[in-house]
Amino acid sequence: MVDPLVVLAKLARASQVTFYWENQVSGESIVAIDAVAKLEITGEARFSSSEEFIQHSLSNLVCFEQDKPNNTDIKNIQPRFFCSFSFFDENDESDYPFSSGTVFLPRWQISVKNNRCQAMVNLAIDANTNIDTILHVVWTKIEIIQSLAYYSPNLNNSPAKYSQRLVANPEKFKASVTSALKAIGAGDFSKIVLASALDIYSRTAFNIFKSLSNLRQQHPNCYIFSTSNGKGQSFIGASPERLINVNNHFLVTDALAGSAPRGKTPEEDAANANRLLLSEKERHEHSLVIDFITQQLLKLGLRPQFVKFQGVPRLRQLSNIQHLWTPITAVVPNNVHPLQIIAHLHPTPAVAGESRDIAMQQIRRYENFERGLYAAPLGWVDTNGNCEFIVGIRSALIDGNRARLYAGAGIVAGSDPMKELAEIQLKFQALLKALV
Ligand SMILES: C=C(O[C@H]1C=CC=C(C(=O)O)[C@@H]1O)C(=O)O
Repeated sequence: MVDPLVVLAKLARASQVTFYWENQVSGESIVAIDAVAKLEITGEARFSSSEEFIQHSLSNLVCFEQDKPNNTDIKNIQPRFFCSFSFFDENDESDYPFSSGTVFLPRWQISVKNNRCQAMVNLAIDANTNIDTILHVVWTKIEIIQSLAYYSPNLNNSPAKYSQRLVANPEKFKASVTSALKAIGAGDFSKIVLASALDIYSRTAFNIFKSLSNLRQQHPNCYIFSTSNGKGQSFIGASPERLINVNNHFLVTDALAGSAPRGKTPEEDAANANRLLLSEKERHEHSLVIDFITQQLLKLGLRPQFVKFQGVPRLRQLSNIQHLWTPITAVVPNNVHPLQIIAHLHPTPAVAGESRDIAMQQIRRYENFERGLYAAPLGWVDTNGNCEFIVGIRSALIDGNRARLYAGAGIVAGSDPMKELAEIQLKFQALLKALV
């Protein structure tokens, strides 16, 4: 079976935009290489303009299928539009390497689901196109892709030599938390998510393929992702947070906030989980996210539903950290596009705060780096309006031998600056382990 990650490693060139996506729980992985249609946009209208771009592209798209399976249970995967957005409508840093909105229809889309691999090629055809030449190029490439089923990459597992520098030193981060707590006490806002950044300089260039392969092994229940801009920079990570998944009009979104470390022994782990589930402070932080998501979905005319077990949220247990988690579901009517839902949901209080506008202003004031794609929507939409978007947390921006890692923590009344700093360091360490 061809592994889309191997396809990414072997076939993508630095000058091409790419997207890699893996939902390990559903057993789906997909790689998109190069664009036949692309929109790069900035500003408040980025979600609605992206939707228009997709609708317009769809009106020009003609789909042909080869080898339709006899088994009608197996549905062919549709062409997808791959999207990344930044946290803020506009990036403050003029040299930040990604636009605040990017959508592309890939030239190549290779996916694996239910032990079945599909290759899809999108081609721009006009009156001057020589079909024979194009077909020859396509078939040659498909033969190369098929041959990759037998390719097992030789990974150098010796750890890279590196140095690191915190963009905000720990004392500054704790001072920001203390100051935010004062503002919360004064009633200016009730929650803010403050993030920090860690710069890593490696002696050799980071190997995206090796990092994704590590992330996939170390975080089996997270979404593994990577997108590159075709100019040499990539944004990669392993996110536990689904922003939305729409499958056949059925929407699922995650309220994910409130954290505790995993224990070193089963007893310690269970004690940490119990403390998390019963903590009033963590439950408050979590319920702000549920309330916000519910209100935003109601504004769109949807009827959100969620279930708590015996009145408490569920636990989302990752390899190094555990979170309070409440999946919220709704039915999506025909007239609501996934990007409209995203425009309403992003950013939730899991990554911004409450109230949203004030928290966002304060984030700009407290943080001394550009969030860019960190904590922002990243995912795909298909031609039928199915989609899957995650929130780009537990992530890093890679540029040659430099990596900037991002991690944030929710601050509410009762937060302890030391514990918030420890949470951020825990998140950095998990990511660092996969990169070097
Ligand atoms: C903002 C981040 O995590 C959010 C998601 C889950 C739990 C969180 C928390 O408990 O603070 C954060 O709200 C991050 O990891 O950078």
